[in-house]
Amino acid sequence: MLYSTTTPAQKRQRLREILVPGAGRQFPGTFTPLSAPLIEEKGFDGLYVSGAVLANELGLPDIGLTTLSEVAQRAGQIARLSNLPTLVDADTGFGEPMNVARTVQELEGAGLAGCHIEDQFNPKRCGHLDGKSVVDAETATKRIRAAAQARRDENFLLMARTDMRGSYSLDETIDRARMLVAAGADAIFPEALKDLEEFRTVCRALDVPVLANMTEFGKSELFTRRQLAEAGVALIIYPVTSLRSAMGAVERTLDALAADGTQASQVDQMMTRARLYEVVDYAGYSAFDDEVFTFDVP
Ligand SMILES: C[C@](O)(C(=O)O)[C@H](CC(=O)O)C(=O)O
Ligand SMILES: [Mg+2]
Repeated sequence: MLYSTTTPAQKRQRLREILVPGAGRQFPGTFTPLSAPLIEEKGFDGLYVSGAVLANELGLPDIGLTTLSEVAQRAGQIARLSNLPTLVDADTGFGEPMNVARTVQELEGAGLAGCHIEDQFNPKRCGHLDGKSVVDAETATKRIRAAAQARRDENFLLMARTDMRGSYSLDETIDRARMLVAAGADAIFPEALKDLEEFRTVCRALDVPVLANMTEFGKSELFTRRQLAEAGVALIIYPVTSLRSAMGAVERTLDALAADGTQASQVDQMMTRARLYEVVDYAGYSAFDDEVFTFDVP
């Protein structure tokens, strides 16, 4: 009932324990708080809050338009609904190193288990698009150093994302990743690697956990959990998967409603009222106060 029974500190501890090279832990993108309990029930390892989804859900492109307050609030609403650890996309950290420091403290305060901060220029763009540019090594490492210094819970996971591979060689990408680790990053998100062999090389070259981004319609092929785990990947995100699935379903239903004058043909694809009530735990509330829910669900 209500929110999770696990504290943010316990979730951070858990994230530290499970983030082992080669573990291939799966963190589906949690596009709405309602999907958090569903992901937990399906047995996944953690939740991911995508910057692209947060922006797109507001009808905005993913180019750094969302604010720290919006991201911290939404990510916090998601994190508190689950006992699983939640990793959030903090884009470029929302400003200069001083802002990055505040970002980390706000996200800690919102109950997140960790965040990633990237080395793109602001305005940033999706890591799987062409034409990205990255800041120089000094600027990138300053962001991470500021984040590491600001952190109050040493278990809050500070992940550095590098977008170097978009325009540079794999070796240069690895060099950048090493600098970010030296600056205090606990884990590395190498964005838009070209193939499985590149994941293997990066995982071998670094002695911190590595994340793989399995976003659809991107530059990386959609590898299986097993393939990525064998390559040495610790954590896999599916950032926009549930939003894309949901919006695909919404569009199909709207088309049917417009064409047929009724949504009847789509009802068997919908989550039923009973299942929805299960996800929001009506039973738990009714056990807490049996005066409140006295009706039968059709
Ligand atoms: C991971 C990512 O940063 C996100 O915001 O979810 C995006 C995902 C996407 O646009 O598909 C990314 O830059 O890869
Ligand atoms: Mg993003």
